[in-house]
Amino acid sequence: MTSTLTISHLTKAFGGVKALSDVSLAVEPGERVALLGHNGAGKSTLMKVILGLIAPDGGEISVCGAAPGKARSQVAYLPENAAFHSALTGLEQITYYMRLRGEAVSGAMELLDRVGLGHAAKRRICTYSKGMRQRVGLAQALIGHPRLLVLDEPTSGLDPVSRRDFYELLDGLAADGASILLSSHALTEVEARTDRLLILSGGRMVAEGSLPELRREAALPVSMQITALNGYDTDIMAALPDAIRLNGGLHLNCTQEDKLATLARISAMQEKVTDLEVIPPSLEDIYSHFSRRDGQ
Ligand SMILES: Nc1ncnc2c1ncn2[C@@H]1O[C@H](COP(=O)(O)OP(=O)(O)OP(=O)(O)O)[C@@H](O)[C@H]1O
Repeated sequence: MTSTLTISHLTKAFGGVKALSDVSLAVEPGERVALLGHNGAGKSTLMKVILGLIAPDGGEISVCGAAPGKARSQVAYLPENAAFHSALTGLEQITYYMRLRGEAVSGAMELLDRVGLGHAAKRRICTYSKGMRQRVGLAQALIGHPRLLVLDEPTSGLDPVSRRDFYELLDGLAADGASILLSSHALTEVEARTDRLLILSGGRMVAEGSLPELRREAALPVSMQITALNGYDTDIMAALPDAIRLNGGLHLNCTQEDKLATLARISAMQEKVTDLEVIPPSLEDIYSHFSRRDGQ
């Protein structure tokens, strides 16, 4: 299978600021990839290089088998704050974009229906809510069946139902073979709705993989919350010297390697325990682990 997007050893600096350092990645057809990173990590710079809007200082990049900017008809972009002509209606705006892309404008209404804007197609964009304007942006991005969609924080400002609808639309596009690269700060959402996470920190790609893969690689401690049967908490603390009293129960952090042995010790005391909760590291913990590794 030929990758839709291949980047190797990409670098880009603005004056003394290294916005991208030695970044390599590939996105396959049908893959939904999330690009995560703190403010200033280099996400927008990476997107601009992919789109051919700025030239890299070094490294190789292939977008739909061509140099960035050469395959524009196959690449769609949704900027974080897409701006539209507020005097135009949704239908007029999309018709305009379709003309610019050389597409038959007869499909404009169908496109607006697809993003849930059919009912408001003939209203001026200045009367649209933020979520509706975001949908105009998405409709614009869908013109011409792109092979690669580059979406900069596409769901910021959307309500939960609009977010769900938005990701369902992306799922359909990916099922048809489109590749999706989207940046986001909404960790829980991208965990559930994308295939792979890429974490940029200080311009470097510090982690890449599915959440279970990143969880394994980070090897962060697991928390256990033990509720002792009345009066038995001192016995349990004697058997588990690392346990501390917290929130009316007993709390214990243990390494991934010690997890099973610790559970075995707790279950050996089951007549003294009323409840046990095992809490894996959260997505935020994993993200912070990788994105701060470079001293950020
Ligand atoms: N045109 C520019 N001139 C100078 N510095 C720039 C320019 N564009 C980006 N930078 C710097 O490059 C670094 C990466 O910026 P970038 O916008 O790519 O980050 P980001 O991850 O998209 O951040 P955010 O989440 O805030 O959008 C930052 O330090 C930024 O200040």
